[in-house]
Amino acid sequence: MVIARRFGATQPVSQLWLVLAIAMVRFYMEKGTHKGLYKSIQKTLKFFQTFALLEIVHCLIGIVPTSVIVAGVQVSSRIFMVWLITHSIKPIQNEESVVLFLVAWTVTEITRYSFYTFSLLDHLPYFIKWARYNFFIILYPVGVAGELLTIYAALPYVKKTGMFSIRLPNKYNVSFDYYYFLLITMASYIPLFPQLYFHMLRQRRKVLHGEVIVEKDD
Ligand SMILES: CCCCCCCCCCCCC/C=C/C(=O)SCCNC(=O)CCNC(=O)[C@H](O)C(C)(C)COP(=O)(O)OP(=O)(O)OC[C@H]1O[C@@H](n2cnc3c(N)ncnc32)[C@H](O)[C@@H]1OP(=O)(O)O
Repeated sequence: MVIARRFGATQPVSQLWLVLAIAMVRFYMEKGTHKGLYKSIQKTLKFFQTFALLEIVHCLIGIVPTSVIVAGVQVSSRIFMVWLITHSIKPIQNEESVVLFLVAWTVTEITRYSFYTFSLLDHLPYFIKWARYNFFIILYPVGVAGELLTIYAALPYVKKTGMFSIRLPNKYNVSFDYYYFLLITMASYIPLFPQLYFHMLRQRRKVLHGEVIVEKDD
């Protein structure tokens, strides 16, 4: 029953990300530039990445045994990048850094969901298993670099426009500065990213080398 539910949750997602990969390759082959790429794929990307919130739900209700914290940090940072950065700040949509994280996310998700699908079918090709637990070594830093450079590129615009900020005085006596929020978010990668990366290195040792690893409770 759980396997059937997991399969239902998994099967469409690998294909969705493949659609995005094909759209990106086609765009680049036709236009020969990354400029306009984000605009051309944004609807699809927003849909897929928002859909990924279900991953947290699946962890919460126990369909998959993934750590809620690991999945939560991973998915929320991407939702944040999609909606509160790239969607909201149009002048940065053509930055090269956007392509960096788009490529890293897309390759990762095609590999990850292929891994889940073939595992559930009980016919997992070794290459997919190998790719799931090796690609991240490069793709994680590439994705994080893309995300951080994109937020960095957004800072001047956010400071100039005061977007999403609440200034005093107001009737609720509350203030919020999105510019400083972004600086804090960038700083939060320093403690959080190594935890995700080392988690994946432990998973790699467990799955590829059969090491028994005792994880702390979430
Ligand atoms: C408000 C603002 C917030 C901002 C916060 C800022 C801080 C952010 C800090 C860092 C941000 C990082 C951003 C990175 C972005 C990128 O992605 S860059 C691109 C590279 N990325 C990767 O390579 C990601 C690699 N990481 C992971 O894959 C994840 O850590 C993980 C998926 C979340 C967890 O992996 P893991 O612990 O190995 O668990 P699972 O793969 O989920 O496996 C556990 C078991 O569950 C089965 N399973 C899981 N899901 C499914 C499914 N959908 N269908 C079927 N089966 C599934 C899986 O097979 C495993 O089963 P068993 O083998 O039986 O255990």
